[in-house]
Amino acid sequence: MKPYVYIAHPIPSKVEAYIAEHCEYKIWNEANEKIPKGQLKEELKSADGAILTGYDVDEALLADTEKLKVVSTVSVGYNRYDTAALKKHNVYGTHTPHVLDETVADLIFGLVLSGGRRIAELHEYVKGGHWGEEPDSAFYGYDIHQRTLGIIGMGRIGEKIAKRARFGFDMAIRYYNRSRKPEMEEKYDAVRLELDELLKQADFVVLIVPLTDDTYQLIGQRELELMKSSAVLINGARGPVVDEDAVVQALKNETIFSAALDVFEKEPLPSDHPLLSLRNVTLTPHIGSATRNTDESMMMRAAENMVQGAYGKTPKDVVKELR
Ligand SMILES: NC(=O)C1=CN([C@@H]2O[C@H](COP(=O)(O)OP(=O)(O)OC[C@H]3O[C@@H](n4cnc5c(N)ncnc54)[C@H](OP(=O)(O)O)[C@@H]3O)[C@@H](O)[C@H]2O)C=CC1
Ligand SMILES: O=CC(=O)O
Repeated sequence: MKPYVYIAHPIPSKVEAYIAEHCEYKIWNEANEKIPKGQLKEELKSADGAILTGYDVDEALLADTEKLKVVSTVSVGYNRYDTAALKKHNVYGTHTPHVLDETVADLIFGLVLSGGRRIAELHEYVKGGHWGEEPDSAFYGYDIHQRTLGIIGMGRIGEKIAKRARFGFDMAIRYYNRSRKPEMEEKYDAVRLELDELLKQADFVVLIVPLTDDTYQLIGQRELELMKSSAVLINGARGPVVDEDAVVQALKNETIFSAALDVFEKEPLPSDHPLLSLRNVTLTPHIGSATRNTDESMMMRAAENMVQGAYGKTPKDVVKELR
């Protein structure tokens, strides 16, 4: 008999065909509405596996899921997993590393460019019909090439950002990471620094660490004040890795030159959020990995992990706390 799995959001037809080959299944097909948590809990009671992107997978959800062996998220970040609860219920938690690295690095580099050269701000200016109202010098930003990039989180994606910066833009690479990465030092001339020193030296500071207890509000008012007044802060990690109020204040006071943010404390960003009224910020809707090319690869990887787990095998991408 095939195992039964539940998928809590729409998936591409190719991925559905793969799941259908191996499992009995049900899909929540509402793209603009999430399944209510109570209903999701009910659905999981009979499931052997599930794909649950964007849900808190915690004790409340996992209680009474006797059959459940695996949950997959279509993301590499898994800060919404309560790994202790997963362990307690003997459920594998999986994610989608590797397949999105280059795609996320592309977007982050777009944010670097926009933050330095004010692309988003100037786009608004031109579209608003204001071109010509001020001298060109009012729009000058900062060069990207041959300047210093500080990467906080030199992991899979951090490396791809370093590659673009070093070989595409001839930048000097500084990094702050829990462990030393001799390979990155060798390949990209990267220099490991303590956080405060990196913040003082970098022209562009990119955050691409996981959200954990240790990285929660890693960048707050004190850290922003260490940065150069010409520096750009790019957050591609998770919103709570920065103190958002402190970032708003630093942008208002021009403590830093600009910020470019893909992730936020509350997503979608509330319509009255102060970031929305600031000039010197580029905002994207948590879309680092989401392209027409990569979305399907991530979905397929999540489905493969789920199918492996539902059949009682160890899935390929179990998160490291549960290996
Ligand atoms: N905006 C978006 O759409 C996307 C955002 N992301 C975010 O990016 C994150 C990173 O992804 P990925 O590169 O694949 O992850 P990796 O695990 O490969 O890299 C994370 C790096 O962060 C380091 N790190 C972890 N904790 C700390 C800490 N407390 N202090 C210093 N360094 C630390 C790790 O160090 P060590 O090697 O020593 O463990 C590791 O090198 C994801 O968790 C996710 O939150 C990812 C994809 C898309
Ligand atoms: O934010 C996206 C991810 O893959 O993590």
